[in-house]
Amino acid sequence: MWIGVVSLFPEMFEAITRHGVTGRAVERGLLELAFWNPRDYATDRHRTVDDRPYGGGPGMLMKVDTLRGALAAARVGAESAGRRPSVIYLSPQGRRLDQAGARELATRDGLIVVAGRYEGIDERVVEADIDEEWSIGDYVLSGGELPAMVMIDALAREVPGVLGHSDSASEDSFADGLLDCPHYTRPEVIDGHRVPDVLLSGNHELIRRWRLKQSLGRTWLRRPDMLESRTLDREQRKLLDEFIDEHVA
Ligand SMILES: NC(=O)c1ccc(N[C@@H]2CC[C@@H](O)C2)nc1
Repeated sequence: MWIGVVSLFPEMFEAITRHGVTGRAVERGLLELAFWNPRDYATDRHRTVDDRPYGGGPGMLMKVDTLRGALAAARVGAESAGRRPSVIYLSPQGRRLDQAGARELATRDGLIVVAGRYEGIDERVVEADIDEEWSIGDYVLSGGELPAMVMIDALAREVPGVLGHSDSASEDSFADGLLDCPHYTRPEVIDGHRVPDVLLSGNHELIRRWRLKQSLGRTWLRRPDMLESRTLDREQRKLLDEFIDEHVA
């Protein structure tokens, strides 16, 4: 997956290019990140990248010519990489990112992700150059870099081959659309609290059913809204009913 990033702080992205699952994906060429910094397209002595808002008011906006210079260069980069990318801008005004959205983004023919700073970017640039606005949640951040990294991490995990077997435990089929089940590792007892016996039984079918039941039950308790938008198969319905009976008992 090829991703071009337009950002004033490209070095921030080392958080995902140099570490963990995403770092390994970059090393293995499953994820390719390229950066364009608007400051490199400044023509004035002070290399200005911000500009004052029409209508006054506090704060600045991204300077249009430097932002568009970087964006144009990123488009050339995408073309050189043989991609026809969607251009994405991160803002609280965007479509809310969820697992389905991450899965959808991972199927695109590359992305160009624009991370804004200051109070944002000129609306005419949004209309002319941005294909989709996305949000990682209903809160305001100082820049689009962290949301961009959250989005890239989430979609990278949906790229085939990125999650090895050791990473993919939580990606089992029933994890889609449900909250994750509880997890346990050594020691067997912590402060008198034991690991559930089923997990020590070695009976993989019982373990699968226990985990599915826990995922269904947790989703029912903590995020009932997630259950409203899905139909349960016979086994899932039975397990959830068992969980509810045990919970209210
Ligand atoms: N919730 C989010 O995804 C989000 C995205 C961006 C953001 N802040 C940037 C800084 C200036 C403008 O580009 C927007 N805050 C929150």
